[in-house]
Amino acid sequence: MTEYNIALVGFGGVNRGLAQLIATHNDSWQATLGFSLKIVGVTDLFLGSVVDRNGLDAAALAALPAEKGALALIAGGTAEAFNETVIKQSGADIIAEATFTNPVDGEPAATFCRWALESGIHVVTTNKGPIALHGAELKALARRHNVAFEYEGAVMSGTPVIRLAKQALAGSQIQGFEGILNGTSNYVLTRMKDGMSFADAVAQAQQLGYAEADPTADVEGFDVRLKVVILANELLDARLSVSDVMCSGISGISASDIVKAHATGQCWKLIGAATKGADGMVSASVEARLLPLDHPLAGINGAVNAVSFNSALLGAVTVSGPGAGRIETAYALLSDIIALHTTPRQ
Ligand SMILES: NC(=O)C1=CN([C@@H]2O[C@H](COP(=O)(O)OP(=O)(O)OC[C@H]3O[C@@H](n4cnc5c(N)ncnc54)[C@H](O)[C@@H]3O)[C@@H](O)[C@H]2O)C=CC1
Ligand SMILES: N[C@@H](CC=O)C(=O)O
Repeated sequence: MTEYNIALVGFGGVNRGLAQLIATHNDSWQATLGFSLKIVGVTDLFLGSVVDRNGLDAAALAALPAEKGALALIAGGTAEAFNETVIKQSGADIIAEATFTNPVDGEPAATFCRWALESGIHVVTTNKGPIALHGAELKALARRHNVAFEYEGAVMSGTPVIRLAKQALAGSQIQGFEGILNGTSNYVLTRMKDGMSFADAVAQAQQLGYAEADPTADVEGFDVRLKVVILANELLDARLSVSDVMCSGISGISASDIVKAHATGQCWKLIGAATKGADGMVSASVEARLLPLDHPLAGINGAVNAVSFNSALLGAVTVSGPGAGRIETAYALLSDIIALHTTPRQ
């Protein structure tokens, strides 16, 4: 039976969700997946850090108060975030990186990933910044050190999209995709259709754990832009940078725009899309679009997301499921650990 030592870097909604899953599901994972997880370290800018090579109590961690320096309440803990020590010296086999997404340069999360990979430690992450902005470098680093770098949760949370497209749709010749790729903005548009104000809907999305630390990234399309870059580079062999993707969001859409759209049999959705042309060039965009109500993406509401892959051999293949959420995204980390557990390594 395999037991992986895992250190949690960033202990907000997602990694707390993972601690909760470990507390409640470790025994069943042993029986069904062939491994269990032992939390040997946690570090968080706001909460502090703690290391225990014998294993920390996952249930106690999941129940930790969200107060500054709270990890000092745990035996051996401190109010300071010793990120490098926790990553390199906690005895972790796996780092679950879930700090803030920085859409500008991907830091410091990219550095956290580098520290782990260079130390021969697997990385699973839900953070879009390192992948969209440093993906090629980090993947090469992982290969050099013979460890996994997995990031299923970076696009559509726990809904399988990246591995599904790369593995189950391999050979189907994906030529492009379009999708609703941000839970918060779709939640806001849905609530506004029900009569809620933009500000209240954003506040609710924050409470529910969907929104980024700065929800501007959600409503202005910057979060979708990172996801479009990730999908285009993974699936269309593009080498897109963030600056290659034209981007606008939903903040300019008023309640009356939504009502008017509905009256004419349409609805507003924030769509991220990319297409590979005959010349092999990939063009990509993020923008609010008016969709007819019978469009396959028109019925996707709340924090649910969906993406439609356009493939030469199958036509459109559409996947929908949770696009955000603490437990949903923690599940993506589990799916990454399953992937690394089942991938043979020399
Ligand atoms: N919440 C969701 O539904 C989803 C989140 N993600 C991504 O997963 C990551 C985590 O999301 P959440 O847990 O919801 O965010 P969160 O904002 O609840 O937690 C992030 C935590 O990281 C900590 N942190 C920030 N900078 C740090 C640093 N330099 N060193 C140590 N700790 C640091 C913060 O103190 C905070 O506790 C983000 O990158 C987010 O974009 C991806 C898919 C869905
Ligand atoms: N803030 C994001 C979280 C997942 O990436 C969203 O709302 O989709």
